[in-house]
Amino acid sequence: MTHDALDPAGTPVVAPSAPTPAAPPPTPTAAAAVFGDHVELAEHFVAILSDTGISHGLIGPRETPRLWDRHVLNCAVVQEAIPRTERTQQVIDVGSGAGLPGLALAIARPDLHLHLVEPLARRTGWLTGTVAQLGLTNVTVHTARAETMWDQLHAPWVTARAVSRIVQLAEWTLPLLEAGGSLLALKGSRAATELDESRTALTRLGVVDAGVDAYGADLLDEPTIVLRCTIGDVVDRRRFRARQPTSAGSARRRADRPRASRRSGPGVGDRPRHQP
Ligand SMILES: C[S@@+](CC[C@H](N)C(=O)[O-])C[C@H]1O[C@@H](n2cnc3c(N)ncnc32)[C@H](O)[C@@H]1O
Repeated sequence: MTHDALDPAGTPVVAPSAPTPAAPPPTPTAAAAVFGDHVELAEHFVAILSDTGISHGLIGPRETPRLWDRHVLNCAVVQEAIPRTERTQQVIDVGSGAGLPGLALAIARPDLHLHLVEPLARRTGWLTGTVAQLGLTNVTVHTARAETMWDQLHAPWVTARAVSRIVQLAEWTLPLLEAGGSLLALKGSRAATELDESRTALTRLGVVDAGVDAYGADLLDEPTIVLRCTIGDVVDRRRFRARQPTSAGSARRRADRPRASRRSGPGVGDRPRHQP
């Protein structure tokens, strides 16, 4: 605690202090099975999460004992959804926050390249520092909202945890997918119900196959539930663009921009394969 000043009565005023980081939790046996040769790097990540992850407010202080099972392992087991190939595959993790699932996947799978897309600069500052501390060379951090990256970033896989409900998430992220690519949304036990309620809207957005899969059932007390949305060869990006300015937030952002920098209609660099 810090005493920054005295109040009018001369009593020291106690400044609100950041939550005190706790010691990292012990490494569970499942960590070796999930991270293989990279388990020490995963331990380093958990140590950073329990230290600056908490003091910077990216993780709640009460999460420390559950950093492995509820967060890092829960995210890393989703690697099973992404088959290994001879070439480096790009993965876009939207709304990475404290690097979940993005950094957990980057540590478990050096054969992938993770793009962490997170709009809050305070969070991407922390992510950039964490990537450097871990010495990861397969991660790029982008300070941006997903829907502003449609012309810049494309990948066969998009991941997201705790960012939004599936239809909104699909509206933000499906234009980031290459033809035939999949959005992997880490969800809780209501995933199947959410999918049932959203099927029609998802089909309208270009999803040709969707399902709910469980990962890590043999390793974790609770498997990770993933709602997967796979797109076809063609996604009509004009349909997504038509939706963009309708939200109050993006309309406000457009209004805030100088007139000369506003863009109307489809942007430069649209990728033809997403057009009909
Ligand atoms: C509840 S946090 C989840 C963070 C992390 N994925 C996790 O599971 O711990 C949601 C994150 O999504 C980010 N976010 C919200 N809307 C977004 C958008 N349109 N594009 C990218 N990120 C977004 C927020 O800034 C926030 O960091």
